[in-house]
Amino acid sequence: MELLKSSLHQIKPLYEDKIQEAWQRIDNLTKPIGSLGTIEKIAAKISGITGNLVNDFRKNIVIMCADNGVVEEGVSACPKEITKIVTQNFTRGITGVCVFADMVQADLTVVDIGVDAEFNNPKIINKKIMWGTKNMAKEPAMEYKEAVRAIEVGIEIVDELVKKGYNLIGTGEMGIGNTTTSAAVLCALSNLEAEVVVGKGAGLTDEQHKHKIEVVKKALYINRPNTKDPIDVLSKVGGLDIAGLCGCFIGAAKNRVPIVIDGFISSAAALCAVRLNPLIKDYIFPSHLSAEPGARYMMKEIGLEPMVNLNMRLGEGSGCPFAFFIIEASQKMMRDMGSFEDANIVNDFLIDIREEKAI
Ligand SMILES: O=C(O)c1ccc[n+]([C@@H]2O[C@H](COP(=O)([O-])O)[C@@H](O)[C@H]2O)c1
Ligand SMILES: Cc1cc2nc[nH]c2cc1C
Repeated sequence: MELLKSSLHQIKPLYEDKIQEAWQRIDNLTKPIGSLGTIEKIAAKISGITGNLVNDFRKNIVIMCADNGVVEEGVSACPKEITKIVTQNFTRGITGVCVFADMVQADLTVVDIGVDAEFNNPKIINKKIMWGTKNMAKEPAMEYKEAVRAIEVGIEIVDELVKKGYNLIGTGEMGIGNTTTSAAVLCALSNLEAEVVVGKGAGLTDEQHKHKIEVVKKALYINRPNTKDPIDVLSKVGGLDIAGLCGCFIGAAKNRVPIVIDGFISSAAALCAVRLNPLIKDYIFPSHLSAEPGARYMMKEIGLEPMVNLNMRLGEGSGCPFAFFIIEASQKMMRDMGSFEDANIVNDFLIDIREEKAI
């Protein structure tokens, strides 16, 4: 609990003066004011996080892998063994996140935080807390102290990555059943009904989808999570993967490092982190809008907008490389675009436009 407490206390607001300085530079670049839209906002936010107007990023996607006891209720189209198989495949370079991460030179950190299988693979970091959670439709998924430990694993992983020189983090996960736990976490932390936020995950029939809604309702009913305490929510109706990623968001904010959300599950983790300390929101960049129906509500609860909508719903962190590309574009803009002082051809015209706008 000490690491979690001290980390939450160490988180500071963004550097407002650096944000102002960034906007001065952005508005002085050779373009109409605001014309690079979200790229400009990203650049300013990054400056507020790191304190630098221009940043070189070393990128890493943390993939938290864990099993979920609730799968025995028939809430997923996939057998739970897929968790183990895909976790192994992350180390073979063949999954979705592997190939996209390769495009932008991002490294992967694969963490076994609770898979119900043993790995003999040096590329999988063993931080196993339990061999999968318990079935939340019957009892709490885990104990409070196990949720705290899982969060601390995430903090430790990011602390280590920052020590190694990584300064842009992505979040991914693998865990059959984790769209059920994520939906339950969202319901508990909002006023939303299960009907609105439960989706078909990796793929369900309409009939199975209805059953999944009932399972989420039952889990919330029997566990009665304390909606004011995200750790209680995580322990009762969450998962080890979500808790571990929640720790990654805390760790990133503590270390003043930007961190990217992938899909529905990693946004559930981000929501828990933001509820633990609202300052964390300013360190987070959502990548895409997951096709899972609850994703848009998750974004609303966090209070952020995703950069793109690609109708993706793979998880794994597969959306993070696209956000990395856009974030790096914002740094390219800050580094390489000319300022009005440099651009003498259109100078007078653009300055006129800027002055008109100012009036
Ligand atoms: O992140 C998302 O938006 C997302 C949406 C649907 C499914 N997934 C992935 O699919 C798995 C969970 O699906 P399910 O149906 O078993 O809950 C898990 O391994 C996730 O990585 C991920
Ligand atoms: C193949 C497969 C890959 C995945 N990656 C994340 N969730 C997944 C679910 C399946 C079924």
